Amino acid sequence: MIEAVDLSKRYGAKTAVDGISFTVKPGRVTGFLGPNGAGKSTTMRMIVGLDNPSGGDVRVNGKHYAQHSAPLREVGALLDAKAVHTKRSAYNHLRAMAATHGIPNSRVREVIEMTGLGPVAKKRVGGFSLGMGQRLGIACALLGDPHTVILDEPVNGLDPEGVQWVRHLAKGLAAEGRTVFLSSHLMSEMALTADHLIVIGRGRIIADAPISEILDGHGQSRTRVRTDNPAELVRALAADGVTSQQLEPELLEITGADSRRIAEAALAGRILVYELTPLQASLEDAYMQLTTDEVEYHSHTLPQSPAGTGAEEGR
Ligand SMILES: Nc1ncnc2c1ncn2[C@@H]1O[C@H](COP(=O)(O)OP(=O)(O)OP(=O)(O)O)[C@@H](O)[C@H]1O
Repeated sequence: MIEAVDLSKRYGAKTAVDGISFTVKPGRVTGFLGPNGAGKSTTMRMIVGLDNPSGGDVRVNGKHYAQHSAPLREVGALLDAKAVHTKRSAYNHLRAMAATHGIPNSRVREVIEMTGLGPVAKKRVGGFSLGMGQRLGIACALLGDPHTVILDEPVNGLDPEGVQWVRHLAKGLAAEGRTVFLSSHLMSEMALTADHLIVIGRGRIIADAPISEILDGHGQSRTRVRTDNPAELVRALAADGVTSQQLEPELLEITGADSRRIAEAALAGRILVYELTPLQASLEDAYMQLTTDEVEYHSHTLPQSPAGTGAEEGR
């Protein structure tokens, strides 16, 4: 269990985390989402004592991280996979960590197997790919068989098999009753992995709810409609908040009206409809809606350069 109360972090004039309170409960996967610079890594660093809060408090399993006599056995964290840049092999790195907590070599071998590091365990960590580094970071997090696991962007750099493995791992750990707290920018993956979400923007909590509630509350309902008269149906539905997109000559995607309302409009206008499929809002849609005002670093589409005027210039 992780409990944060009025937790803040300021770096000079910059408030990275602005008085947030939340609880990450055991037995479920809690996803931690937010735009770039929202304060996720800072929050995670404070949980494991790598940064001191400027205000408020955060405890893991009832104590501050530093108060645990064997922290690796309480909390396992993957925060910055790149932090492990060493001339040691993965095996020796894990053995050195294990030695600080009296963890036997059998557990080192176990986590190497679990994370698929077997074939490279004796190789120098400095030469690892991003994905192998992530796997080693996860192995370090699991070494002490901790009750609470914190993973910052664990699927970053992993191949599809690795992404699926992290998903099963996170769900498996939660099913064993552990507390699992993970961040990711991959919305589709988060939708498959997390049971509960905490969303932050500009250092403040914007949502803290079960994933199903976030999807229901923030994604607009969309419906796929096949009709032989799309123009007439769109006219019949014309109203505030209803928008439509024609995907094929007889296929529309309608946003802002549910199937019943569309069927009623079609019946009243004697318009033939031969498919009405409600589409679930994606987590990405819901997330974008939640965070539109909280994005600090906006992307901009580059202006189109006129054809043949040297789009390659300046490279
Ligand atoms: N050591 C530091 N010194 C100064 N500012 C910092 C420091 N660490 C983080 N910040 C700032 O605090 C804010 C929050 O950063 P943080 O890394 O926690 O965000 P994040 O949500 O993890 O972002 P991302 O998704 O990009 O990893 C950012 O504006 C960042 O620039």
